Amino acid sequence: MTRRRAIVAAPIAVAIDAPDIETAARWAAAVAPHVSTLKVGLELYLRYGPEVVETVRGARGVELFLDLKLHDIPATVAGAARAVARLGPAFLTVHASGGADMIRAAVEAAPDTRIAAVTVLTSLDEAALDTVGVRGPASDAVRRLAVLAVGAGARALVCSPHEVAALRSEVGPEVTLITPGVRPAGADQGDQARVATPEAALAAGADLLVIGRPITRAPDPGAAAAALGAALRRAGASPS
Ligand SMILES: O=C(O)c1cc(=O)[nH]c(=O)n1[C@@H]1O[C@H](COP(=O)(O)O)[C@@H](O)[C@H]1O
Repeated sequence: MTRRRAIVAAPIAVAIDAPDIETAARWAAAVAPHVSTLKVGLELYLRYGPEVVETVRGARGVELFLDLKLHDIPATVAGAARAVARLGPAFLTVHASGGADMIRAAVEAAPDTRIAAVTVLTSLDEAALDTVGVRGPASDAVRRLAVLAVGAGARALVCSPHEVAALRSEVGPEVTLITPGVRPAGADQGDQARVATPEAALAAGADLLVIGRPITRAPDPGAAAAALGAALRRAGASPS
């Protein structure tokens, strides 16, 4: 990491959820000078595979977050995690609800990658959770899944900004807490249900904020990423 990046990179993972690889490359190049991390998810990876990882990584100096949300039997998840570990992602997501054996399988198959366990999707509110048989506050389910995941070796957790503070006291300082569901004041919430502003997520103790459309769908994604990074610095983010 160069000295300049050490000063300017904000703790933001930009979700590069682009429809095609050319758009992904453009967004990645525009935002990379301002953020610590770029996230490649299902939309791009299922279409292009490892090629898109290399394209996004062409924006040098950023960490790669591979968001494949693996969820299958332990042997299958181990094989999948091993298959993508050679791409060297800093983070790889699995669904915590796959259970402890599945999470442990991913951790053992990709020892140099932080396995990030997704607790309860930020698009789900309590009414939606109820329809899939999860009763009670979302925060209870998040806490239960977080404890399970960390016990199985996950070194990162994905939750909404609403649950960060409670999880921090539950799992301690070593686990990376990652929050999607981040919306600058006045931004369109879209399909996200459990949301907060970047400043609030940071103040609650998040380590890394996942932000997609508020940056990528802005008229100038580079300027939007720079503005959010500056806002976080004013709010007290330590440079990454
Ligand atoms: O694992 C994730 O990154 C994730 C987990 C979650 O609970 N909610 C969630 O929105 N995400 C991802 O975070 C990104 C959010 O994008 P925006 O809603 O556009 O900011 C998307 O790429 C989602 O796939």
